[in-house]
Amino acid sequence: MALTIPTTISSLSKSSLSNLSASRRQALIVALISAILARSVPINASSVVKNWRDERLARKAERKRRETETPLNTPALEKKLVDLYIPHPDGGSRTLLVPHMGRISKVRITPTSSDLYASHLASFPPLDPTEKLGVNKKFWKMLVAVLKVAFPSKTGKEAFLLVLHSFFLLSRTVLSVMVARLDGRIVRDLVSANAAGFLRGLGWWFVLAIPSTYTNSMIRYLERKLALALRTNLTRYVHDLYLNDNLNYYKFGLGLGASVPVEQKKGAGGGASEASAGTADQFITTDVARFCDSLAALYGNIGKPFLDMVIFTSQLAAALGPLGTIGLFANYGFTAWVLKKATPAFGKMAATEARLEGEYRAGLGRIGRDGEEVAFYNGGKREKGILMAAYQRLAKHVHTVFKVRIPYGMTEDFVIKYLWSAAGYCLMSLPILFPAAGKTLGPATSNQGTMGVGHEVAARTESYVSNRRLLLSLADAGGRLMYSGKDLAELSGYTSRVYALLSSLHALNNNIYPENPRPTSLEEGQPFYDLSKVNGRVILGPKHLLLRDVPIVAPAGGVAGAERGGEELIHRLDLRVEQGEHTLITGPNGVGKTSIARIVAQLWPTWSGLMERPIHGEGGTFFLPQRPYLSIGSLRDHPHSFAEMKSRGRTDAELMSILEHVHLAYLPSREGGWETRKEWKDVLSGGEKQRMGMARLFYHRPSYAVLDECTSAVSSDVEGLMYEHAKNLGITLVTISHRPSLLKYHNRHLRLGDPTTTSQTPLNRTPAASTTNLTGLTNLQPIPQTPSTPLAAHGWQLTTLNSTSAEEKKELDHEIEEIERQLGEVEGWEKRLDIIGKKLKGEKIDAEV
Ligand SMILES: Nc1ncnc2c1ncn2[C@@H]1O[C@H](COP(=O)(O)OP(=O)(O)OP(=O)(O)O)[C@@H](O)[C@H]1O
Repeated sequence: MALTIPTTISSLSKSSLSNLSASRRQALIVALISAILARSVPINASSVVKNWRDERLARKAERKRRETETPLNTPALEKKLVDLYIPHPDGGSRTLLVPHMGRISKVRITPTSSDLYASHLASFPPLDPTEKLGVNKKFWKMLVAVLKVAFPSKTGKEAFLLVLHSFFLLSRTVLSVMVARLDGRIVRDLVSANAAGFLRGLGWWFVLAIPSTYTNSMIRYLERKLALALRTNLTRYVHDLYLNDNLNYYKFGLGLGASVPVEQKKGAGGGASEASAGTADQFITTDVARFCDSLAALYGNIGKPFLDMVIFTSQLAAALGPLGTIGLFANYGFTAWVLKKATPAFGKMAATEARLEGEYRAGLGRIGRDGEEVAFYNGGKREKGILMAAYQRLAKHVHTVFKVRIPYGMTEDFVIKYLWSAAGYCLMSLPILFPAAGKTLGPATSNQGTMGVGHEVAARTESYVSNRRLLLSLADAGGRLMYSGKDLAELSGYTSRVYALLSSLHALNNNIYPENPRPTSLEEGQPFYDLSKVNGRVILGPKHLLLRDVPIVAPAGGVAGAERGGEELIHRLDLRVEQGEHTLITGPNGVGKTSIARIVAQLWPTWSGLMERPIHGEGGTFFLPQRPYLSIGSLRDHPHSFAEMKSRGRTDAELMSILEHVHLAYLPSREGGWETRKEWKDVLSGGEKQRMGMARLFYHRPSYAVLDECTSAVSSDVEGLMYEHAKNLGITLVTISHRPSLLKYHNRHLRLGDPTTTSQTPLNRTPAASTTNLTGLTNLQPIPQTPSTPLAAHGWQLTTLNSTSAEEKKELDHEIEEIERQLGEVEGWEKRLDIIGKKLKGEKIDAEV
């Protein structure tokens, strides 16, 4: 029969379809739908494929962009990062802009309050360097103290993470029990040839696998997240305490921090420690991180197996009967006893390893810091020797730890893997082999009389497999619990390190130092300066600078130094500087010039007497040290961060005018603009770095500036202009220098010298002594002076220079410079004279002459 194909679906439905048989009608509809689908699929599929391909290409391009552009060099980010942070109106907190995965994430930082530090002080008494390390009472005390910092609140993020972590630990234990039971059922169904039961069991097996794997991953994730949260808390706390206005970072660097307990071995070197050597980086980076990792892992390593043991034991107790349960506990007790006996002092070893790593790291840091100097002196070989020695000490220690671990590991494995398994077999066999001894063998044997032999075997197999799995899990849990003894010991080592850092910083922050007895070697009448007895008064805020009866003493750093006491450089200094009294401090090397600046800046204590000065910073006192300091950041960041600059209404035009005053106007264009970020200490020359320092001074316009040899690398013409400009800005100069040419910018002269001998500084030389040194010429001129004290008796002498002679001094100075220039040419003229003489005599003249 011929089949007429209808032209439309409606006509088909109305006419033809009704005439067709049901099977034909069905075939036709299927063919029609297939045709429609066949027509539509290619269209959709091609657009889907195209979209997919486009997305893939876009993703690839984005990935490539991220790979080539580090977060710091994308133009958009660079623009945004001009603001390193946004200050908040409260004055304390700020929002840091942190580049992260190609974006800027904002992190609000609120400074730790001083009240919190005060409330924690009692929890951090200084650590006795002879303290025995290990899991002892002291360890728990230290841990509680450190945890107060790591867990600042019971309802905070860390507590939430801990609860969540505990939930997953519990879930994993419950799932383990379920898996053990299921395991038994599957084997039972297999033994009794129950295919349906077996397949059902297998299905459940996969169902359980999903939450089990998820739980395991979550446990690992939460453990790491918890460790990071603890580390963040500790790090912020330490940063705020380390880098605060009390200059704890400087004092720690001087070696004034409390010491860490070290192994007391014969010939170990008197217990000098890293804290006393002033290296905080190992403590703050590695030790804090290890402590947090170890603590978070320990919670999982102890919490989970402990939970496992409780649950598995209770599960097994029902199956093994009372005798088996007693046996189980006897086994735990015996294992714990054996492992306690076999555990070496892991805590002490961990602390020693951290200390040795710190020493090695400090050596590497020094080379990085002083690389140029080391290279000029060709000191690489020597530094390598020092570094290798430090590394070898570390490697030898680590090797010793490895060796110690061999017998311990063997004991641990033997006890936990083999002894426990053997004990497990014995316990399981009890109710089976001696039914009279064991009251019950669980559901498998309870209805033994009513089931056939096959069923009995199947039930026993189920019981055996479940119990064996539980026992294996129990052995694993027990093993981890016992291993965690070693982890706990190691944690005690890290805890002692973190505690030492915190207690040390707390002590420095509160100026608490251990009291040292007066050394017997000190002569009668010679003052003994101990950091525990600092009696000087310091008043910050007055409009003048004053040192009254203040001894200039260099503090003795470190444990060994403290016993010697500080060194007195100047017995008692009296100096008052009012606004406009520009004072130049001179004296031989090592006499204590910079030490005066350190005491005024409060880097060193005012041991006795009175020190008064305006506050530090803008409008107050500004210090420019010998070595210029250039922070990491953009060129603009140097006087102030961009955020601070904006908030003070300062402009780039102002910065440029300041740079012109220090003859650095070329810098922004040379370095690629104000936003360029570089390691400025490597990029700028010595003189440029010092001029940058002066630029900062002009930017901040303090009322007093203590300048310590801060222009020694600047040419004297530019130096002069800068000093003049500083004075024009109304800054009173207290300058420490060896350059007599600077005298003309000052109206007072503080001369330092050895009180026992009449020292000959360039400025007090007699004319005869200075015939070959023109710098001494300054004193050849009769400058009117009013000396305050005889230099030889006091070690210092303050002279007021007659202000009316200032102009005259300048003239003389120009003359000196001119004569110095002419004298510099003398050698050349002498050579020329020699040549002319030889020529006249008809002698042969050397080519090079
Ligand atoms: N950090 C320190 N710890 C202990 N003693 C120090 C410390 N710094 C310096 N001293 C001691 O103080 C003495 C004076 O040092 P200071 O830096 O004040 O000398 P100076 O007069 O500025 O010398 P120079 O002209 O060489 O710069 C030094 O000889 C040194 O013995």
